[in-house]
Amino acid sequence: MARICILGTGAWGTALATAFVRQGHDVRMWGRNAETCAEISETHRNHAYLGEACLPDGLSASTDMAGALENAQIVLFVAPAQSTSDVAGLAAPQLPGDALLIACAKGIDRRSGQTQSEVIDACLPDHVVGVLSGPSFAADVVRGLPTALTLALPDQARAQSLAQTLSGDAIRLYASDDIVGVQIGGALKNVMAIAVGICRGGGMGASAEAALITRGYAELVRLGVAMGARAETLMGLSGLGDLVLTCSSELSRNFSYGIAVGSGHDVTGLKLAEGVHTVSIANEIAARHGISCPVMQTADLVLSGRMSAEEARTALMSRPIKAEHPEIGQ
Ligand SMILES: NC(=O)C1=CN([C@@H]2O[C@H](COP(=O)(O)OP(=O)(O)OC[C@H]3O[C@@H](n4cnc5c(N)ncnc54)[C@H](O)[C@@H]3O)[C@@H](O)[C@H]2O)C=CC1
Ligand SMILES: O=C(CO)COP(=O)(O)O
Repeated sequence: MARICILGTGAWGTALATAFVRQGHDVRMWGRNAETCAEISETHRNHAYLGEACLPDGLSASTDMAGALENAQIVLFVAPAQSTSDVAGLAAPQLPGDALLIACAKGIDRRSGQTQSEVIDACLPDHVVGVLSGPSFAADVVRGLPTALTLALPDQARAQSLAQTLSGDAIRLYASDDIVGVQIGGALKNVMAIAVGICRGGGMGASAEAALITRGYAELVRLGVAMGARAETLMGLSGLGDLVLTCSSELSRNFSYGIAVGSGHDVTGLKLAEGVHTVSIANEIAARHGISCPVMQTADLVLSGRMSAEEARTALMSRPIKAEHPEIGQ
């Protein structure tokens, strides 16, 4: 049994906490919203984020950071990607010295251009920082449906051992030591899902969506490798796996956001779509590395109001004819 603290009481934090409690771990949650914490602890629901899903009786949440972190061996950071540095700052004074920290948010910090593990490492340099990412909807995990994710730590043997400890019926973990690769896949697939959603919203058809997913995946790999990821990691659960899930199900908030944009609907009040916050900084990083990323650039132009969805669809499907794999064909 592990003592786990989950920072964040939204859909994913609550789903992970639920899975770990069901597996017999000692789980405490911290959240900034007292009402949500009381609802989780007293009525075993988190209605705003997980609807009518029943949470385990043994699950409790609190706004008391020190209490939530007391004696924690593993601390999961599950607030939205752009708030991870704030949460790490709040946790810093209360964190047990030997706690292992795991980044679970999917996004690049837009102020610093850092990955989630780099953000946490910058605030809390004395701790080992890992990453948990892969194709997994909170709604599936909380229902006990099976999912498979990748757990990356700097040390492969330690990742293997922790993956064994934390795996259960709803969450099956595969171990990796590619910290960069596992998080780049998770961050960039959100941007691709918005682009594919824009295509779906305009009714371009399944064939065009498959083309866009494939070309988007090529971008994800090019940029990921330039940032230090291993290509084989991006072929795995946290790259290709999560891209497939997120670009194919309307349960995805990023995909749904893209559909709304692509069909001309108002996006005000839609749920968290991390790709919206990552797209510009991802393009900046790509430009710094001299990497061509037309799908991500087009998504950025649409989301920042510089191009219409209709123009974007035309632009994406009228790219110059060239070799599919330029590194092989030219
Ligand atoms: N929902 C899902 O199926 C999955 C989500 N993720 C990732 O997990 C991360 C969190 O997503 P969700 O829980 O789904 O989002 P959510 O929108 O359901 O919940 C976000 C939670 O963070 C809290 N929050 C927002 N700003 C905060 C701040 N500055 N300080 C502290 N707490 C803050 C909110 O009050 C809320 O409780 C995202 O990066 C997402 O990509 C990863 C895998 C699956
Ligand atoms: O990351 C996810 C699935 O792996 C959740 O996707 P959305 O954030 O698009 O809902």
